[in-house]
Amino acid sequence: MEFWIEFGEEPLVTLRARRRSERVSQLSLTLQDYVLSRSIGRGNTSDVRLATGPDGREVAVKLPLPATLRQHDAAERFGNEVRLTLKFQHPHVVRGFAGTPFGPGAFLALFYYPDGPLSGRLRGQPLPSREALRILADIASALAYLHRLGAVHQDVKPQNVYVSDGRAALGDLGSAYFVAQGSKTSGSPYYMAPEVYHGESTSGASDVYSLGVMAWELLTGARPFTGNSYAELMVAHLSRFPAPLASLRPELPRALCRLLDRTFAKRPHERPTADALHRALLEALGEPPPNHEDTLPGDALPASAQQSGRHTAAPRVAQSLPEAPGKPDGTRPTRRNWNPFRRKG
Ligand SMILES: Nc1ncnc2c1ncn2[C@@H]1O[C@H](COP(=O)(O)OP(=O)(O)OP(=O)(O)O)[C@@H](O)[C@H]1O
Repeated sequence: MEFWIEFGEEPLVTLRARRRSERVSQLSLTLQDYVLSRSIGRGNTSDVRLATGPDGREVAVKLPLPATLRQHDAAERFGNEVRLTLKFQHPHVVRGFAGTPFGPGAFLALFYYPDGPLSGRLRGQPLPSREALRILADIASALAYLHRLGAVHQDVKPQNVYVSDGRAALGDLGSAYFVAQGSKTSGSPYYMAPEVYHGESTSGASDVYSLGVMAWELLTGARPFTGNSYAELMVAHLSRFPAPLASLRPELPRALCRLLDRTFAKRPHERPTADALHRALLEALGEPPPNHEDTLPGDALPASAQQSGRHTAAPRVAQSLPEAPGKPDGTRPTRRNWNPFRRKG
């Protein structure tokens, strides 16, 4: 049996029952070239289905919830995730295969991670050092890439990190944006930098702060800032510092611990860059420094990674925009009279 769900003029989704007796939840849905099966996760804005792609490969297909399509901001966020996921090509950014950013046929086909997000593996215990450093190096590499292209992720946290064969990738680009275009400030309270709590604009340094929070969590088994309410969390992020990492993980290289401690600087320009962190993490793993030529610029996407449907073009970006100017140790230059507790407007 086969029937169509029609949206406006064009039939976009085919519903095909495998057997007449199957319940609706067991129906297989075909969306463009993807045959969808069971749900593998649900977020605030989307349902994620396991699917089989045109080449027979298993993929994760993200479908906006009906409420997402009805709310302008949520629909824009989904469209943004589709555009940017297909734009960015990096070994440690979750790979997108195809998608439609807007409308009732909106979807995003992603590389499938059978173990789900990293957050599901954290049980209040530290990860083994090497495993944690490997994950952190991969995510620092993804951030260094985004920052070189002039983009900010805005939601770095273990819920948005996926691991396969010991290698990690950063997902959920719904809040990511190009600095040249501007965007709403956003983040997740346990991982948000002080400037985000202040409602100021974010930068690569805000991602570095979130990466530092995640690093502390992976290496110690606990979050560095806790609270029973948003207000308590805000006070913690704005005024406290966690214990020096070297006191909790003395086997780690001192220089790396000091750099990770500095990700908690309240002033964004005092934090190391993602690139400096990536280099220090690779050194701690005994690996050579990064070679930035191993990543494709966003404009050189293979034909297979194309989106369809209405979308806003992201700004063209240089192949290798420089990192924000910094000192040789990876610290950004200081701005005089910068007051971390100033609120805008
Ligand atoms: N590529 C993937 N591979 C495997 N599972 C995935 C993948 N992407 C998402 N999931 C699963 O789907 C869940 C929901 O995904 P995600 O958090 O990205 O949805 P979302 O609606 O964009 O989230 P939110 O709007 O709350 O940030 C994840 O927690 C995870 O369990």
